Amino acid sequence: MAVAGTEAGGTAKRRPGWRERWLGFRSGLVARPGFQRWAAGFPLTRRTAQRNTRALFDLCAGFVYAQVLFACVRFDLFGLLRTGPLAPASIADRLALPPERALTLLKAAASLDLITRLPDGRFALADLGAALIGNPSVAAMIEHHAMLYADLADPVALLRGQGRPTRLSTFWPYAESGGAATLGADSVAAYSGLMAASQALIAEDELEALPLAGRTCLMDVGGGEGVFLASAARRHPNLALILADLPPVAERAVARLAAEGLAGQVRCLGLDFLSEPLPQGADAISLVRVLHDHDDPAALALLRAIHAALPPGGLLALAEPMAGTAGAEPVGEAYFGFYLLAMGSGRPRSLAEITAMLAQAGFGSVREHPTRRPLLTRLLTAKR
Ligand SMILES: CC(C)=CCC/C(C)=C/CC/C(C)=C/C=C/C(C)=C/C=C/C=C(C)/C=C/C=C(C)/C=C/C=C(C)/C=C/CC(C)(C)O
Ligand SMILES: C[S@@+](CC[C@H](N)C(=O)[O-])C[C@H]1O[C@@H](n2cnc3c(N)ncnc32)[C@H](O)[C@@H]1O
Repeated sequence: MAVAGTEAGGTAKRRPGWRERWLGFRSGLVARPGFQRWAAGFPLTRRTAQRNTRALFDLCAGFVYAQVLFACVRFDLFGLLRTGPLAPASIADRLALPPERALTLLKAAASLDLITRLPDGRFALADLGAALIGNPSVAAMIEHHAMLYADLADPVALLRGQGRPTRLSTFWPYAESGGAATLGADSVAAYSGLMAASQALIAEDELEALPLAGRTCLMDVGGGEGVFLASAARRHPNLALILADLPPVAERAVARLAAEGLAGQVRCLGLDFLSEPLPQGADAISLVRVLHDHDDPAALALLRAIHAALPPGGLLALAEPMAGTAGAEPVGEAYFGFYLLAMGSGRPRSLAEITAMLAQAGFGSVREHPTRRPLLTRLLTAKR
């Protein structure tokens, strides 16, 4: 996989500065079991030591916590509690589990703030479990993680490029180099359906922040089944809309948009954007969760193709999760970094990296537009 800039290389020898020496001294100290024990008892360091112990423990246990959540989703525990608190015996009955095992799940879920235990012993929804009821697409992602976690069972092998094809590279068949052009309806249905479902978390947030006043035609490149454009059609009834995606995905978009009564409002085009030019005619182009799927050469080629399709002054709107998002660093770097690694193509990029690529492709006036949940997607616009 191509990596831009100097991040992956550069081992020039130089004298360590004070910061490096301090970090070296500090890690040497923290690595000593005797120091750890002392720090856990000394009043001025006790809180930090406890916090670090917990942070490390949570990292060790992350998979277990995720599997507790997975079990809750599979059993539809949150749906069960939707109508009100239930006694453990009643929940065990409805989940067809022995009472003591149901209690293990319920106590684990309560410890993770997904549900809560009332003083009378019944269990009720807590904010996190309740939020999942309103987000069936997150539940779909949680179920989808079974594949990701299977691929991550040996992360060292994954990093070494062994164990291919991975489950995710099979799930996302366009990620295989040269694989996009030959895909049939069967191979796109699963990923396309998952993306359509998860647009519920994204479309309204992005469209609310996207300045489209004065634009006449929006083309969504890699637009999937058209969920984003369906929201755009409702928000901007006078905007002409074009969707471009691989032919079998564009066919699914035609069917979905027709079912939503939007058949006449969106023109759906089947094409391979890596080997065919994009049509002219749109003065705004959106790229939602597409760039990060592609290695640098393909990503740059796509940005150039978009630049060529836009008129002077034309707008590119780029929305995706980004590396280095303040307060959500592990989402970009760890989650999407390893997700895309398992998928076999692309990487999460920082705002600065995307800005540099946009400039390379000929775009200017790059601006970020704050969105409600930048952890999930940030929004940039640029002009030709
Ligand atoms: C009621 C009172 C008085 C007070 C309440 C207090 C309060 C404010 C509580 C908060 C309640 C609230 C509003 C909660 C809202 C929670 C929400 C909206 C949570 C949303 C969570 C979203 C999650 C966990 C999203 C997960 C998304 C994932 C895992 C996405 C994965 C995406 C993938 C794999 C994409 C792949 C595409 C590719 C291939 C990379 O291109
Ligand atoms: C991660 S999905 C995002 C879909 C949609 N924009 C969304 O956010 O839900 C990436 C999309 O790009 C499309 N795609 C990937 N490679 C493509 C190519 N070479 N030509 C056209 N579309 C492509 C996929 O079919 C898929 O619909």
